[in-house]
Amino acid sequence: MLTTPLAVLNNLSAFRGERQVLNGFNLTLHEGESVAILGPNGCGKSTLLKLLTRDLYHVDQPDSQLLIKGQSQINLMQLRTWIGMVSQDLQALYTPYTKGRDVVASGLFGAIGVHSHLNLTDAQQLRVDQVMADLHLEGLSETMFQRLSTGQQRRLLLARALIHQPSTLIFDEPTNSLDLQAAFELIATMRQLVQSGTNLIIATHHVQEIIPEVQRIILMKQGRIVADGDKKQVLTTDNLSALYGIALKLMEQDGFYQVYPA
Ligand SMILES: Nc1ncnc2c1ncn2[C@@H]1O[C@H](COP(=O)(O)OP(=O)(O)OP(=O)(O)O)[C@@H](O)[C@H]1O
Repeated sequence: MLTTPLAVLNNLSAFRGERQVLNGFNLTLHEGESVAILGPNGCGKSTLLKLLTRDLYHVDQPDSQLLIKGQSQINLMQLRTWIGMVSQDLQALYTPYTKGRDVVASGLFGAIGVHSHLNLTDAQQLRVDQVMADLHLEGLSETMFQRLSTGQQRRLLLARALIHQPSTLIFDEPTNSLDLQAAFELIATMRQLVQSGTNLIIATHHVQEIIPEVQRIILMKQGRIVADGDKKQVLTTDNLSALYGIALKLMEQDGFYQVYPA
């Protein structure tokens, strides 16, 4: 039985400031698959992800189309139950004085922080408690954002995204700026999420972040997809060397990848 794709992007153009990042961009993302999008700095990974979360809009042209779950007109609250986002951009928006619990609760409103006019219902309070407990974050409820490590902040952002139990979670450079312990904890959590039925879309330039559960790899360069397909076929020494314009050697062990200079 054919299911409606998670996202269909047809002939999309997108700008960041005055710069055209995507031009005639096409991509279909399916339900039930976990995907890694790799490409050098500035190739357009975050721009693509922001289109999916509606943080950014494509240029409205007669022959362009963006469908999420088959819909072109997308209710944002509905969208958050389909797609959650964890990114450094979002992390950077929080004020130093936001308490841990409010970071998580703010996801209920699609807000940055919880303001005095935003009252949580008992059910919402319970949901915040539950998602914080699931990620072992109860102890950070009252701690201000500025007092947390980058790893703790990132886990709060993950809890914020999980508040709506989205079927797909986007991670934009998930372990950037994390120390090894925080990075490996986050990778373990990402694996558990896939194993419990959440699909991941991971954008990165670090192959170490491609967890074994990822099946599909998309390689991007200068706003275009240069390779797309099954991990074994696409994630190769030759493809990565061409992507980054440097001779590399790719090694795989226990489903994880590492690169070395060739
Ligand atoms: N607000 C902005 N104004 C102008 N240009 C921007 C803006 N945001 C991003 N860009 C530029 O758009 C291009 C694509 O950026 P994008 O963040 O999508 O790339 P990326 O592949 O995610 O890069 P990175 O791996 O460095 O995060 C880059 O050249 C970037 O400098």
